Parts: sequence; structure tokens; C-alpha cells
Amino acid sequence: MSRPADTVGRLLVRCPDRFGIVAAVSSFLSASGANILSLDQHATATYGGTYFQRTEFALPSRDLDGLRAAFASDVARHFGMDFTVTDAAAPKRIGVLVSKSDHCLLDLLWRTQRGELDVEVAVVISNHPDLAPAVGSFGVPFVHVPVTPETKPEAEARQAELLAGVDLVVLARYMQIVSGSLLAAVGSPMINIHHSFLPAFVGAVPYRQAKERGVKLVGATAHYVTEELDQGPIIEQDVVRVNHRHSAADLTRLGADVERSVLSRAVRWHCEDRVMRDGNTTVVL
Ligand SMILES: Nc1nc2c(c(=O)[nH]1)N[C@@H](CN(C=O)c1ccc(C(=O)N[C@@H](CCC(=O)O)C(=O)O)cc1)CN2
Repeated sequence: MSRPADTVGRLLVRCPDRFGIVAAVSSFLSASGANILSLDQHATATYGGTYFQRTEFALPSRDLDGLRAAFASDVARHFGMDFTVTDAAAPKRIGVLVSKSDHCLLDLLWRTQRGELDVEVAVVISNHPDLAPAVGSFGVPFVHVPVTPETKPEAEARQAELLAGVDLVVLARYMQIVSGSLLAAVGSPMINIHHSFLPAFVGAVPYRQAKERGVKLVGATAHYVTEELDQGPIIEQDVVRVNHRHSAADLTRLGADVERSVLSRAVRWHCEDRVMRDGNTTVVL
């Protein structure tokens, strides 16, 4: 009878930089019977900065829990590491918040259905009912949770209930500001797709601002959500050329393609455990 396939693990490490980190992590993995498949790293300075490392490894014992506990005591504590150990074969469960714009949501659902994104969309929540049929066609639960200034606390309590247990929340052109209490209640990272090349044109209507400014590029930014609007750590960005002949509607149309590709790359990189926070920025390995 053939041996069960090895577990493939991912080890993410962030710590104060010093000599000996790579040797200690590699020796630990080797002593644990793991075979390193890939290793990427970044130091923020020649000496004394912050060190980031992403290591993928094959683990014949398949005991990721045991490896995680041993790494904590044998290595992480000594180097003052923040770290995670995840199973590469376990798809992330994501919840999506959306309003009326469908292009980013449908792109995520389509890529997931095609197997391009290794995620499980657990639920789509919208403050409008419009997208229920489209979401239903993908066999994904859709919940309409209306949001008004008066009902926002109750609405966010319901959203938190529906998002319990997800690994990631994606704001796919969700046009409501998420409160600090919802961020705290959910506890999982949130990624927003902002429809401009931040830091330009924050707020709700960036394409109108872009047209009025006469820009020659429009873009999109995927960033982690913080309480402060559009100020969270940037994960991915891109742009497309535009000119004076394009109306605001043209900018919106041209920008939508960029939004979709930027969001899908950001969600993929996050779910592949490639993104680490460095203050209000990110390191993507
Ligand atoms: N806490 C955060 N919430 C949200 C963020 C964020 O970065 N932090 N990004 C926005 C998305 N967004 C732009 O990409 C955006 C959406 C909505 C508005 C806005 O002003 N909307 C309403 C007000 C709604 C409310 O008060 O809840 C309005 O148009 O008046 C600005 C930017 C998603 N949420």
C-alpha cells in the first residue's frame, strides 16, 4: 500500500534581523524530517532591520500541529519571531461583502469556480438585493443585510455573525465604511479593492475625481482594511492609460478591468500565505 502523500506546510516568519535565522529555521525543519521546497526572504536593512521569510516544505510525518508547537518553543521564542504554520492543501474560507457593482465579485466567483483561486467562498453579504440571482447561479449563499445610518450597528452585528469562522473577508466594491467594532468582531483580515491608484483619489467617487483632474492613468489598489478609510497596507496595484477623449464612464469601464485583476492577485497572494505586514506596508514573497 503506497504511503500517504506528504503534507506541504508553509512557515511565515517575521522577526528582528540578526545572524543565524536561516540556519536555525533550516536546521529545525531538517531535524523535523521536513524537506524545504522553496524559501524566500527579505531584510529591511543591511543590519538591524526586520527579517521576513516564507518557507514551503514537505512533511512526511504530516504533523503540522506538532511542528508548530516545537517551532514556537525551539526557535521562535529565541529569535522573538512572529510566525504562522499553515497547510498548503487547506483552502481559505472567505466571506465577501458587496454593494451593487458586480464585476469584482463575479470575477472572484468565476475564478474560484474555474479552480484558478483555491478558496472556498462561504458567503456573500450585500447591503442591496440586486446580486442575489448572480451569486445563486454559482451555488454560493447570498444574504441581504440592509445598512442605513440608523441601523448600522445591528447590520454589522448580523454581518459579524455571518462572517464567523472565515479566514479572510473581501470587500468587493462594498460601499459602506466598516467600523472598528466590525473589524474587531470579525478578527480575520479584510481586503478592499479601491478603484484608484492610492494614495490618489481616496473616498467614494475616485473616477469622477480622476476625470476632473485630467489624469493620463487610472488604476486600482488592493489593500488591507483598517478603520481609517483607504489607508490600510497596500498589497497590489496596477494602472491603465487613459486620455482626454475618455469620459468618466469610460474611465469607470477601463478601470473595472484593472480592479478585477488587482483584487484577484491580492486575494491569491494572501491565500497562498505570501503577504506579511511591515507596519503600514506589506512584504509579498
Ligand atoms: N474601515 C474601512 N471601511 C471601508 C474601506 C476602508 O478602507 N476602511 N474601504 C471602503 C471602500 N471605499 C472605497 O474603496 C469606500 C466606500 C464607501 C465610501 C463612502 O463614503 N460611502 C458612503 C458612506 C457609507 C458609510 O458611512 O458607511 C457614502 O458614499 O457617503 C468611501 C469609500 C469600504 N469600506
